[in-house]
Amino acid sequence: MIRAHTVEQVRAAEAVLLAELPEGALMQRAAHGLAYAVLDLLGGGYGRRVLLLVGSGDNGGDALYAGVVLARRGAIVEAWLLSDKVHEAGLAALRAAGGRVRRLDTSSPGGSDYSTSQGPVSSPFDVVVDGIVGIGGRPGLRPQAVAALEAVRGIPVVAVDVPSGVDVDSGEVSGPHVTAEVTVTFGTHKIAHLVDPAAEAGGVTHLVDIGLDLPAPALEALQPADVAALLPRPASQAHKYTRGVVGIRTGSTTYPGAAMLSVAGADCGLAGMVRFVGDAAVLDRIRTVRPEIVGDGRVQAWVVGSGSHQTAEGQLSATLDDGVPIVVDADALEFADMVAGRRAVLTPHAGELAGMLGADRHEIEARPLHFVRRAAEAYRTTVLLKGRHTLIAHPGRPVRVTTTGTPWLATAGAGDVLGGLIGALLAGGLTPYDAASVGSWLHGAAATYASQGGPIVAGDVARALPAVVASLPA
Ligand SMILES: NC(=O)C1=CN([C@@H]2O[C@H](COP(=O)(O)OP(=O)(O)OC[C@H]3O[C@@H](n4cnc5c(N)ncnc54)[C@H](OP(=O)(O)O)[C@@H]3O)[C@@H](O)[C@H]2O)[C@@H](O)CC1
Ligand SMILES: [K+]
Repeated sequence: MIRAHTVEQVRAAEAVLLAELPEGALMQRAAHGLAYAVLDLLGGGYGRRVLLLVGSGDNGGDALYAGVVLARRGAIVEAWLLSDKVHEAGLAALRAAGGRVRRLDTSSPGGSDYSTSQGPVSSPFDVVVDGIVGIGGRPGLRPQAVAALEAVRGIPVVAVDVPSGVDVDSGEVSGPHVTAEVTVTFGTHKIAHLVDPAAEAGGVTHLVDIGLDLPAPALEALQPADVAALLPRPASQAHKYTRGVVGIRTGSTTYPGAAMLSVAGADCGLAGMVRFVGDAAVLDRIRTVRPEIVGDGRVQAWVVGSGSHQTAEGQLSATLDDGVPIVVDADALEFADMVAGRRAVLTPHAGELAGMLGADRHEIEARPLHFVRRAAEAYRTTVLLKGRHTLIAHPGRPVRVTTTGTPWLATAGAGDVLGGLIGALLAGGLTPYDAASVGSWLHGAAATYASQGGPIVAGDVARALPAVVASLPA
């Protein structure tokens, strides 16, 4: 499991360790981890040109001490100080190691300092280390930092702890910020490493263990071993009914494809049987390609909504009496009030969640963590907000983030497959929270598996599911 903690949790854990360790030891751990990540990116140190952007706090201190390690490895290190305040011991150590230092004119509003008072930026650097601001920063960047970044635009950036300028605890961005190839973080992931839009700004996250002892996380991301441990697997004496039956009430004569794709997601082999309840002509079409699909009867989970069009409300209310968990998707989300407080998974994209909460789509995209939590509290059930990093919230539990997937997954019908798959996992006995997060993980992994870097359609994702399940650790 990848876990992410809030700044407050990190500060508390750091305080314990700082009291136990000699002064500066924790920063040395961080700086060495950072330096090795930079060496890794550059393929070595000797002769490489490294620029450190150094802010006023310990984030800048990390960058300066990493510069010391890099200079000792033969790198040509230059530090641009963006504030009058600086980590003095780190600065002295960098100077002693042969690093060059430019103290920028911080009284200027920025912009032209680099070609006037400081001289032009003559030689390009191989890498920029962003030590502008870390977990102590406020969102946004000051003009000096903006100007410095502008002067080195195009050079790969390694961010120290977080890409400077993002809101660490929410993953929101509300002004200029760093966009990094790699972010080297310490002790634990922060929320901004997993939640968009900040997560996208940080590139690949590299975690350096500095020995923090941390409480329950605010956020978590399942890894293959977690998915394998949660996956419902058939017992040796299993039969189709003990494995669970999933019922699909999706599609319509207008949208038979939605029904076929929901069924394809459900019919991945993770439930014992799949029922389709809907138009007889649609069922006939499904059976021409999936003869194992049966009609109405008892189920352990329902999937409702995609392509249901005007029938969505009726389809949803028809499932309620069974008292089994329900996946509520697409057209049925408008009637999600009906499942408030019940075992359910609501699966909106940003536009649908905007409709449910009376918010604006762009607001949801800018603050996905905030809104998915709000929806889970409002509906008192599991809410899965689709996105590049899908979020799954359930009251009282850490929000789960899905980091599998590929941009090729943005294709028609992929959501129908996901709904069916989550239904199968619910029928197999998972809680709505686990079914949503395991389903979302498998869906993303199947897309990547099917895509191999190229385009895919929704049916490819469904077809890849058994292979992805088979590839999980036993
Ligand atoms: N604690 C530990 O044990 C360890 C900590 N570690 C490291 O320390 C980092 C946290 O260090 P920190 O607490 O000094 O805060 P940090 O983020 O460097 O700077 C905050 C200062 O910046 C300023 N500022 C604020 N907003 C700004 C903005 N938007 N743009 C520009 N400047 C802004 C503001 O100062 P001001 O200029 O306003 O006086 C504020 O005081 C952490 O991320 C990790 O890298 C590691 O070494 C591991 C051990
Ligand atoms: K930073």
